[in-house]
Parts: sequence; structure tokens; C-alpha cells
Amino acid sequence: MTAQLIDGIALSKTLRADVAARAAALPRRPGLAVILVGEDPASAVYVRNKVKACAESGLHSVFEKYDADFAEAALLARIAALNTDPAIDGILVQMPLPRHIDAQKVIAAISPDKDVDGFSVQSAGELASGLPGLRPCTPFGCMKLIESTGQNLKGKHAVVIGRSNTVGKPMALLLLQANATVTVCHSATADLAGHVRQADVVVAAVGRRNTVTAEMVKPGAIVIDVGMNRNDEGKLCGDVDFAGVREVAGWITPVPGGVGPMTITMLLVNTLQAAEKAQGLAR
Ligand SMILES: Nc1nc(=O)c2c([nH]1)NC[C@@H]1CN(c3ccc(C(=O)N[C@@H](CCC(=O)O)C(=O)O)cc3)C=[N+]21
Ligand SMILES: [Mg+2]
Repeated sequence: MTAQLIDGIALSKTLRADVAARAAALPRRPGLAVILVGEDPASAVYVRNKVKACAESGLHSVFEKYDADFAEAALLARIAALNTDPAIDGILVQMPLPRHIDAQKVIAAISPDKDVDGFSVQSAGELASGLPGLRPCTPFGCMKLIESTGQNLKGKHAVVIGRSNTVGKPMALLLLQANATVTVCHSATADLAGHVRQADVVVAAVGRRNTVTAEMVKPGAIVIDVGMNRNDEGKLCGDVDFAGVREVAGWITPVPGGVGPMTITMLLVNTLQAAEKAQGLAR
């Protein structure tokens, strides 16, 4: 059996067309502010892709780039200004930030209504409480990828590998909300392979290549690869041994072309949602 590929670029295209149509129907264009502090080359690429994606979906965006020694107080002042800027519906401060800046302070400074990353305590609390709100983009995108298989999660066993605030924890909560039975594995898990073997859905968000191998995967499982690593040849690869696992799984996401583009797509969706709310349209 060879797994079906879940194409994050194709799904992104469909969802971004919907964003564009809904954005065009609004009296005022949704606006996203993207802030980058420092010179990390990978961050610069991701941020450029986010700004480009906004333009392609008819969203307004502003990009602010600051030197690595930009003061925390100055960054907080920029966020305060954007919080009250009526042209801006979403604020994204690219992570990681330089060490002299307290990321938690920065996240807390963003108005919860403009928290399109879904990283704030309010957004996390809304997700954990089953209330509507802005969901973290990567796990939100993973849910769309899983939904695109057409498989109902009710009664299925999902195993999340990784427990970060940005991916693993919110992923587990979203799967729970979709009626899956959820196990969260992490670096201190005693028998990772034993847990993954039980999984109808595997979400790998570890940051280490070849964490999930063919002999760990239940035949027919849905395998979602959040990893972003480099192999020995310097090529982008995920946490899953793609070549091996695709021979066992039912569905699998590639890296690149899987979760990455969907993370950006859900950022657009969240910005649209924030704009619709700001303009009095409930969603
Ligand atoms: N405040 C904040 N919000 C984020 O959402 C955020 C962040 N900080 N910091 C860094 C991570 C990482 N991230 C990615 C988004 C898209 C791709 C993406 O489009 N990847 C392409 C490949 C890109 C390539 O070739 O390098 C793909 O998987 O096909 C990757 C990574 C968002 N992040
Ligand atoms: Mg709110």
C-alpha cells in the first residue's frame, strides 16, 4: 500500500481563494502587520512569504523590520500603536525574538482581538475552554489537512508527538474537540513507538528528522509532519521518514508542501476572521 499524498499547496490554493472572496466582500480590506526583529535568514524568508501571501489574497499588509538590538520597550510601543490602528486586524511578531526581548511580554502586549498567531493566553484559554477564538495557525492548518482526507475523527486515536505551546498542546486540544482520543508524547515518553503504533492519526512536531519510521506506523494511518529540519545534503525534511512511512500509511503530508503552506494560509484565515469581527460581521 502506498499512502495518498495530502497536498498542502493545493488545499492552500482552495482556502486562499475563499479568503480572497470573503476579503473582497468586506467594506474595508483586512490588514496584517508583520514584525521581524533581527537577521535570522530563515525568519526573513518566512516573513517575506507571509507578506506575499497577503497580497495574493487581497489583504493589506505592513512589514516592519528592526535591527537585532531593537529595544524591547520600542517593540512594545510599536505593538501599542498597531493595537489601535484601524487599518490593522492582525499583528504577527515573528519568533524567535532576540534574547534581550521577553517573548511572553510581547505576546501579552498584542490585543487579543488582533492575536492572529493564537499565541495569547486569551486565545489559548478560548481553545482549551471550547470557545470560539483565534486558533494557532500550524495546528489549525493540520486540522484542515486531516479533514481533507474525509476521515471522521470520532472514536479515532490520535497521537501528537511534541508538547510546545505553539503546536503540540493546541494540536491535542483541536483533536480532542474533533472527538478523537488523544495521546501526547514528548521527550520523556517511555515508549514512543508503542504509542505511535496505536495511532489512527499521527502528528509529528518534534524538530528531529526520522522520529517516525515505517515500523512505528499503523497501516492506513494519517501522518501529518510538522517538522522543518535539514538532512545531510542540506535539504528541507520533516520529522517523518517519508520514503519508508509512505509505504505503510494511508495518507501522508510531504515536507515541503504540506504543513508549511497551510500555516501561512491559516494566518490569512485568522486575519480575515479578525477583520470580519472588527467590521461587525460574525463568523
Ligand atoms: N510569530 C510566529 N508565527 C509563526 O507562524 C511562525 C513564527 N513566528 N516563527 C517561525 C515559524 C515557522 N513558520 C513557517 C511558516 C511557513 C513555512 C513554509 O511555508 N514552509 C514551506 C517551505 C519553505 C522553505 O522552503 O524553506 C513548506 O513547508 O512547503 C515554514 C515555517 C511559521 N512560524
Ligand atoms: Mg477575543
